[in-house]
Amino acid sequence: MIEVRDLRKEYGGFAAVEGSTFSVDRGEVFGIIGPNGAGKTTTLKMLAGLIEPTAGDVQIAGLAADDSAMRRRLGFLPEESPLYEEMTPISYLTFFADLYDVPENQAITRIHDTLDRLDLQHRDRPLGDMSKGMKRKVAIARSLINDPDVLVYDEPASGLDPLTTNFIIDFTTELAEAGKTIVFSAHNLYHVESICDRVAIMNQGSIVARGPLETLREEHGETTYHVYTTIELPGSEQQNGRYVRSVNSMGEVEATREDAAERGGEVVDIRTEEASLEEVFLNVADEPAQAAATGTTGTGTVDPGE
Ligand SMILES: Nc1ncnc2c1ncn2[C@@H]1O[C@H](COP(=O)(O)OP(=O)(O)OP(=O)(O)O)[C@@H](O)[C@H]1O
Repeated sequence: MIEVRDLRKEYGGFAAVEGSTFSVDRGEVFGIIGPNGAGKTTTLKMLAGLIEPTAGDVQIAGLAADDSAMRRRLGFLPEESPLYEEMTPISYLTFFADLYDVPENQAITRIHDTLDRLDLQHRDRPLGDMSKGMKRKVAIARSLINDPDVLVYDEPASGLDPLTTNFIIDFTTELAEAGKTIVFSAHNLYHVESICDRVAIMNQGSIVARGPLETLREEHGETTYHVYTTIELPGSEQQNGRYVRSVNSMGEVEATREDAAERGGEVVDIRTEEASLEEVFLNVADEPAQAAATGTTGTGTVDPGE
């Protein structure tokens, strides 16, 4: 659905984004994560056709991102969405429906239906009097006004209270389940982990790792093995009448089994704990320096075509 090849954006000789290549399948939720200034917003704006790449190519459903036919099939949610404070949600959304040539009767049904799904009350209250969460819901409704196939969301739930945040994350999941293709950026890695099929990790303008979460975990995260024994061992902790030693390799699991046997005990349980996306992210963030030192690209072993 989305094909991004060697995307680059320069500002006065400074590369905000360089060499970005990824693809997103129809109906997929694709997350872009990275520290402040990594190039996430710049990438999303190029996807949405709002800024022109210095080099490279973005195609969405076979159309260029800045093609007006494509814009009609895409909904963009900016990180900050200034709304016209004196307008009400209804007048604001009707205004945008008109810009997208949505027929009037269809527009009003779509607006109320979307606001119902977003659980937004007070539809005739000026936007200036609304809470941050309510304004964000209106901005999301605006991104859906043209019933787009592709949604590009920049930090959809940033700066909101936990309840509204969860609501918006769940709503985004529902949009994906309804068949929308979604690319979004987020700082909250738990959200990314809970709804994304695949992610790209950006750092200093480049994608330093990308792929399904499982693959990233295997390549950049450590599995922890919690080995439960009947007997206390060096480095173990007591837990509910048993002892647990946490290690990071099967070799250490075996060594623990031998240690326990030597002391007249045994291993009674082994539980594995996969690395969280946060651990993967922190490991990857350390890698460009190593990659530069070894001359590798830092993109791991993920196939550029995936
Ligand atoms: N219009 C611009 N002119 C000059 N530099 C820019 C412009 N827009 C972005 N940059 C720079 O490009 C880099 C990437 O910015 P971008 O906003 O894409 O990062 P980001 O990953 O979205 O960061 P954040 O998480 O803080 O939103 C930053 O160094 C930023 O200062």
